Amino acid sequence: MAQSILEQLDQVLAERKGADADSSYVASLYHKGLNKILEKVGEEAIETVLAAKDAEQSGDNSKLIYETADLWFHSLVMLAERGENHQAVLNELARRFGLSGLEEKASRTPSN
Ligand SMILES: N=c1c2ncn([C@@H]3O[C@H](COP(=O)(O)OP(=O)(O)OP(=O)(O)O)[C@@H](O)[C@H]3O)c2ncn1[C@@H]1O[C@H](COP(=O)(O)O)[C@@H](O)[C@H]1O
Repeated sequence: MAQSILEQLDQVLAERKGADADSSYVASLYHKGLNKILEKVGEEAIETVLAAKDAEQSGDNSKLIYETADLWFHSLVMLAERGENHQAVLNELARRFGLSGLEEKASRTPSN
């Protein structure tokens, strides 16, 4: 079966761990370290929020899709830096599937 784009990306992100920072954007992020990656995730999250507000005004979602792709991409780099991948997140979403957010919140102890 053909690999999904997320599977292909995870493979490339893992391969880039040994790559030269001058030859690859992902390798340059790994070389700068986790804090730089987190900075990019934060930046892309803000840009996504701003794009959603613009889309609400203009009715054009194209920038929102573009910025969300940047956010997902940098989140995947963050996961890869920590030795994780998209599958762990899909597993967590699958675990939650069908569990109402309101029920989950009510079931939490106060310390959670
Ligand atoms: N999907 C992406 C992807 N999305 C966004 N970006 C880069 O993420 C950066 C986004 O940063 P900004 O928008 O903030 O722009 P910037 O000002 O250039 O960034 P900074 O200098 O501030 O860090 C840009 O350089 C984009 O090119 C990506 N870079 C790589 N990929 C994928 O990762 C693979 C490996 O990339 P390399 O490691 O560069 O070969 C590629 O083949 C793609 O599949």
